Amino acid sequence: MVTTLDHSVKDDLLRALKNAKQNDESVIVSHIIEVEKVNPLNFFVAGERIYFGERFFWSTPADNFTIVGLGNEIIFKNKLKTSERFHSIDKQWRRFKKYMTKKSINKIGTGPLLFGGFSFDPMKEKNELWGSFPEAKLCLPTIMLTVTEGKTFLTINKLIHPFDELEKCIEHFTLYEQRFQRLNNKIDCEKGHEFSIEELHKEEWLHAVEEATKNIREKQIEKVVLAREVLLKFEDTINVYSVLNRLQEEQPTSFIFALENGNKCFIGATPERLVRKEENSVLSTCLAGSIRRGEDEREDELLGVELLTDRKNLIEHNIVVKMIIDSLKLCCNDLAVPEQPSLLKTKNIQHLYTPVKGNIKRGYSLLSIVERLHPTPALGGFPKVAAVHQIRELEPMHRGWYAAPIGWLDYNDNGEFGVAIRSGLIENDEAVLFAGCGIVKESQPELEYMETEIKLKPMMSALGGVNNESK
Ligand SMILES: C=C(O[C@@H]1C=C(C(=O)O)C=C[C@H]1O)C(=O)O
Ligand SMILES: [Mg+2]
Repeated sequence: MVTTLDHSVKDDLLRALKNAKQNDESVIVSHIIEVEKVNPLNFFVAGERIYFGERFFWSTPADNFTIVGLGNEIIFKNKLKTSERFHSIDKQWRRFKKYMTKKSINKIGTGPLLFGGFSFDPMKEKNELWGSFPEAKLCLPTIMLTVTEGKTFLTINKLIHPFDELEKCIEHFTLYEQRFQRLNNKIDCEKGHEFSIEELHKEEWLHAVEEATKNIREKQIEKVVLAREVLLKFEDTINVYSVLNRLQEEQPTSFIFALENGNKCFIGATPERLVRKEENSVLSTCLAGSIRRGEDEREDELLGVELLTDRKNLIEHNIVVKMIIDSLKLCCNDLAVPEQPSLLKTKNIQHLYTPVKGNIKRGYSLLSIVERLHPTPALGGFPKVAAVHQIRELEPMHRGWYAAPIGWLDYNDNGEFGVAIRSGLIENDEAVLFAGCGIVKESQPELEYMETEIKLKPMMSALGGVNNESK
């Protein structure tokens, strides 16, 4: 067959095949090209026919950076119940990096990278809702779109096995290069439909908050985050594209994510970064303590000031700051942390926010930091082990991947993980949404309940359209 592919790919493939044969191990070949501007959602939609169930979408606040992946070229997953679930992914990825064919374009977020996430608590007994989600799963996409610094790139990956034929491999690259450029497919983004809401275990949740405050007063723990879930039922299959589209429009200060796992799509708009690593620089953020947005600018400002000076919220927040500093101290130098929190505002809520920066010490990887931080007291509590134990006992639901790390890492160990909150799990005509809040000594169950109502709004609105927003 005639190919328009540049020669470097053929050379790369020949080298990869030689490597694969010599070592009797498969090798990754990754080809990157700069392409014309493509709407990332178009790209996600274009993968439906072939890659339904194997797609992801990730964009950072203010649309700075977007990656969309189609197809699981390689899957790294495990059911490990210890911190090995993080290290094991590192180990598997390292083995591929050894023979990975070098890429021509050197932009962070292009070329071979893994996207995926982890469960919140591997010790929690599995339930039906989350049964198909492993404790850790990260995938190398077959094709990926990257939008970064105003430029658009296409990465095509292929796993080359020792006995693959050169021609077939070339065909893979040519085909995808042609198929996924200049997409002008129509996206059906009609408004969401009516849905019914089923509150799951409201009374048990309120009771759990009471129990938790009692345990905190008795000094068993300092803080614990308790979450609840609601079930939304629709008349038709939920249109994931329209949900993603609305999340992008309505939550510009959040990370927008979607991750398909078979028939299920885990989707959300989280304002909370767990950690970003770019070469040696590490950035983590403490986000805890919340208040609603005001009806107008003046009220909004007053509410912000109230939050910045509120004792209960400052306690909630400071526990997170202290733990993140303590965790990063061991693996980072030159930690820089502002003295006071500032505000991070999303469409529906404002939070106390403290960034923590540092430089990673030699020998530590991005996933080793993820492992160290997860769960921070913003999602788990403090002390960590006791808090997670209480969540396991008290919470009337299964978190699955909610509130757990989700994100990506590349072959140079650059990457970013957020915590998967303001999220839901969609399957056909049903969506289960999750929201939680930090319980401290001063917590009052009804007020915390109200806080979770606000945190459900981004997904409610994205699923239901404007008319359903106030429900
Ligand atoms: C747990 C959630 O949010 C967390 C809890 C917060 C709080 O209690 O103030 C604030 C931000 C998040 O760290 C959630 O949105 O589900
Ligand atoms: Mg709170």
